[in-house]
Amino acid sequence: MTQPTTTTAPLRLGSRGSKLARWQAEWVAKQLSDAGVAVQIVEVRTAGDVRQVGPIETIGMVGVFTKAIQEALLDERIDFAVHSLKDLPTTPVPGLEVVATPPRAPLADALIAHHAASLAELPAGALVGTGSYRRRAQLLNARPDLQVGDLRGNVETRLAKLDAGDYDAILLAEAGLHRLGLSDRIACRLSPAEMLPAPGQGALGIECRAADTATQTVLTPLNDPITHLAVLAERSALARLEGGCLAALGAWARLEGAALCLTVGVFREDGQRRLDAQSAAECATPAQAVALGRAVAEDLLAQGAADLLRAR
Ligand SMILES: NCc1[nH]cc(CCC(=O)O)c1CC(=O)O
Repeated sequence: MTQPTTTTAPLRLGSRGSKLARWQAEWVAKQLSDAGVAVQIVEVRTAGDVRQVGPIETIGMVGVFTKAIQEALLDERIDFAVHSLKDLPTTPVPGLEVVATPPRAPLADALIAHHAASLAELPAGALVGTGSYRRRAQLLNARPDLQVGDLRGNVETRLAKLDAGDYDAILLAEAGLHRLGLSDRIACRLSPAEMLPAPGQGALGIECRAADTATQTVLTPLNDPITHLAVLAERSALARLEGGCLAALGAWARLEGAALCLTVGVFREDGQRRLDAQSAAECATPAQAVALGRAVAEDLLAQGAADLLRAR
């Protein structure tokens, strides 16, 4: 490894203060320091961290976890940021760019419950905690008898509320539980057929200023091309459906042979209606992955998806 000849200041990596955000920032910092790049982690507070009570829509906008970080980037208080891609709105921010998506973690949702090893084992009328419209709608679609209660806060807070007996079960992303060393809390992983994950779930997005080519050069080796194509397809479908991070919409892209296969589901929040579409195409370029996402979204719009996404 050749050392830089001049002493350069460490790159400032902006992170939220939650344990999961810090884990993700530290993981990226480690990849870079292993490559000889010095990184300093700077904590940035976001609206989503300050307001942890009440339904998420009362905070009033998409991007509650990411906006303050993007402002810090634009103000040059930090040089780059690591986002959970599923929390990052699809609307491009002028002056910023997602320059790398590292290899994706498992993207399933997981059931955490004390007395059930599957969704089917939950007793009739059981109370499941989640703040996500996507999870609520799919739960009620499969099990209209369940009750769904709002549940917010970081991963540890949500587990503590389950343990306190506030809910019979909760749903969390497997990726976050793995990262926090909490995989042993998982009662069962839900298959995509049971619960389509959020677009970008399990993936990280590394963002920096579009004009900062020096930092981009350092960050782009962290990109995993397959992850990149998959999340582009998922996020392109989300963008076309104008879902934002609050939409009752799931998306799952994966490589099947040489083809990228994308499944997208749109749900009415009460779970009473559900539309699905799927398509596969050989995607060698980002533009092809974006086109695949768009095509699946167009299929859903032709089936009437706009009515479901509006009927909240
Ligand atoms: N919205 C919160 C959030 N953002 C990212 C993750 C987990 C990691 C991931 O899905 O990439 C979580 C927690 C959860 O949904 O359980």
